[in-house]
Amino acid sequence: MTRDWIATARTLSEALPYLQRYTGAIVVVKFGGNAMGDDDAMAQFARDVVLMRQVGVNPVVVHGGGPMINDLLGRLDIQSHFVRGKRVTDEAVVEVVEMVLTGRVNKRIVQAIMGEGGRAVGLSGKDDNLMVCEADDPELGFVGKPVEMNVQALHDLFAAGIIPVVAPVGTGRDGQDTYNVNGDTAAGAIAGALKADRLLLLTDVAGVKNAAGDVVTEMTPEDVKRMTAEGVIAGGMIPKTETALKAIDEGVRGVVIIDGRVENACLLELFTEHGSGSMIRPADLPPLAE
Ligand SMILES: Nc1ncnc2c1ncn2[C@@H]1O[C@H](COP(=O)(O)OP(=O)(O)O)[C@@H](O)[C@H]1O
Ligand SMILES: CC(=O)N[C@@H](CCC(=O)OP(=O)(O)O)C(=O)O
Repeated sequence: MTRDWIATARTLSEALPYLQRYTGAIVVVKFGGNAMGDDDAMAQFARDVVLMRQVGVNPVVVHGGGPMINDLLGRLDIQSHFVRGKRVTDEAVVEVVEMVLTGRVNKRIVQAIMGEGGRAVGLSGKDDNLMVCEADDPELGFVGKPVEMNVQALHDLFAAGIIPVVAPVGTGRDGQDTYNVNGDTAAGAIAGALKADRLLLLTDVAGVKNAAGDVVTEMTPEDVKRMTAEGVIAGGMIPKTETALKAIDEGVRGVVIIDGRVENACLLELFTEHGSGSMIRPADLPPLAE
């Protein structure tokens, strides 16, 4: 018991400078469908986000839900396939995508955060025109590319102490079309528009690995470009690092690719000296907004 208490006190005193450093910071967290797993994984994630809020961070959750979309499409016997990591989305598919993401998945996360003692409000890119899109590529149908972001509603929620939970569904400029946006892309666009202090992309590997298979803990955008040209960054990691580079161009201070399967992944990244995963940030930028 005593030993546990000493360990806790030591952990807290070590974490304190980091807790203070992040007061008022904006941290966007992308929570992918694969990371959601069972109710325990969901509750664990919700606890991390609630704790961030309690210590004065402004977290925004942007979620995915690819496996849940696959499940309902399968039950409705609607076919879909992916081209370059994005789901080809016709009218029937976009209807299901919106139902699953803004409905079941979004509300499950909101409920989990409420269940852990936080306050959460769910919204999609349609609410208050948060994410206005154009078609990304004619070949992909209703897949959206964010072209205009309106993040005032997120600032209003921060001021009220509420955690926004955003489904990656966009609106068209005409106020009619519905767009399916890749979750990483949506998280990057929201982080960019907020000029967030951190964008955390949770995935299923320990971070970005070099040619020897070791996780690279600190990288500049130039390192990412070089590793991509060399073919060391490949497959599913490419959309993540592309999102990271774009977000940094738009003013995000640091993007971290971390292992969402690790307990307290987000807290370890923000509140420990070494963080976790791979941090991508410009060499010349102060780590946090003053
Ligand atoms: N250099 C690299 N470092 C780490 N993972 C890499 C790298 N290059 C390719 N990958 C692959 O990218 C995958 C992560 O992308 P993906 O599976 O699409 O993630 P998620 O489902 O979390 O969105 C890893 O599981 C790994 O197979
Ligand atoms: C255009 C596109 O591909 N959209 C994704 C949106 C969900 C998503 O990104 O989910 P994960 O983060 O769980 O993969 C899709 O339809 O699956």
